[in-house]
Amino acid sequence: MSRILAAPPADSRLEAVSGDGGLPVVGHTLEYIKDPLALFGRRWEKYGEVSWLTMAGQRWITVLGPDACQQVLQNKDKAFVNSDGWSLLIGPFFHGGLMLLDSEEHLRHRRIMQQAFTRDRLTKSVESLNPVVSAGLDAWSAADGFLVYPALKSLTLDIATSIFMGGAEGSTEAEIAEINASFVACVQAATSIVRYRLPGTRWKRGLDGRKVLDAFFRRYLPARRANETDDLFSVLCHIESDTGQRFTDDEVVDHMIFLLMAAHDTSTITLSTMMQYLGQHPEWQRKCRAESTALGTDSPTLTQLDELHSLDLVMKECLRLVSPTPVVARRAVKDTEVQGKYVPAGTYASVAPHFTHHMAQYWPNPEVFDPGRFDTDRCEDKVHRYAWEPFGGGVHKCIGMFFAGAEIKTIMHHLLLRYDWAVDTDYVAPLNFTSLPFPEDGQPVDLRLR
Ligand code: HEM
Repeated sequence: MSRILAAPPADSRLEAVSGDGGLPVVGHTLEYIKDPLALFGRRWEKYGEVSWLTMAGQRWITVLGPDACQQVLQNKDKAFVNSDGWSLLIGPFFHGGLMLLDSEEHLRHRRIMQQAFTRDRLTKSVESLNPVVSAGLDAWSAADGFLVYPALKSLTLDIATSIFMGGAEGSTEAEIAEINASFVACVQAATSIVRYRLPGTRWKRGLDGRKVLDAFFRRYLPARRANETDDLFSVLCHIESDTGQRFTDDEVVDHMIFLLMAAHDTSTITLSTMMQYLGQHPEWQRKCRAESTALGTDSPTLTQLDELHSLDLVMKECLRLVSPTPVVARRAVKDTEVQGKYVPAGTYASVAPHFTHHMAQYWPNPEVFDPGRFDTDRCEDKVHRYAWEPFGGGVHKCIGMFFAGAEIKTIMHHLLLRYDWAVDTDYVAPLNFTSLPFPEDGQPVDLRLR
């Protein structure tokens, strides 16, 4: 039954936000986990751009469509904050991460962290990436039905350990496996229905995971402080903003834990989506391979990666089809409005770029894989500034987007040179949205050495 979120002030000319809570206790959480697009599609039909529902034990407004997303992400009247929004979902596990900071504090941290993501640093990271990717792929055994998602996840974890951590010297394989499990536990705790430290719950596993990660990074901190090397951990220990500000030890640990999470599952799902669609569209696989072969190297530089035009189109299309971050969280800290609807202080907001990416108003045949839509003669992504927003927008726009592009393209370049692969044309990935999306079947591909 539809009800309003709150009555707008009498003199405001604003409309009320309509919506419905859903099931007792769980609200709409299970519908979201199963199929967020279907849930958002129903709400769009019934209520339009802004409506309210209950998820994770709270009332949220869902913000749909590029105009509404733009308004909240640009946040011109500073009514929305990240900290209170994201903290509800991931605060106990990722507190202190850049995405969970606001205002002056956020600006100060972002200015320092920006120094870790310059073009020069990225160029060096790409040089270090090539041997790690090559060694990681040596462990793959090409076969029909090869489960590419867990293999990619383990590869991106190897990359994180060496490029981000600068290696985990002295750690055993079992310890690294525990680190991986701790990340998964922290990320998955975000959509827990039970949000108390009860034995056997996802919430408790997340809290335990955070402790393991904390201890792990603190163990390596003195060595990274002592030596300036090219890995992100050491860089965070040594960088300074233009005005000479640096991160404290606690800040470095918080940022490392958040960065590894932010970089890991997002890149993995993008890669596995690309493997799927290139497997289903051999003409695009051939095009991408021809450009990779034309580079004439298995250790491309950052500048050479820029030449992989078709791969760039495929990556953009896959980020549209399966957005690694389907929603971003905010909370109103003062009474405000979104697209003429009254939003009282304290309301949580879930901004959904993933829904925009599937709107037929902006994307002709939105469910069809068609990388050419991003090419210069079509530019479908330019019809609205927020039509394509997998990296978000406003002051919190992803700081690692160019790193992500370089990592994804490096891995795909190596894959294209080593393998051919095929995926049934009627295969649909069974995506689970418990946390960030992942294919529940491990995403089988028929992988052959070339
Ligand atoms: C395909 C890969 C990626 C996607 C789709 C992605 C997506 C996003 C999105 C949507 C946001 C905005 C969140 C918000 O507004 O609340 C964000 C923020 C962020 N991302 Fe990424 N990300 C990716 C990869 C990376 C990588 C590789 C890194 C680091 C190496 C990274 C680090 C961050 C950080 C630190 C923030 C917070 C920025 C801020 O609040 O100022 N991300 N990302």
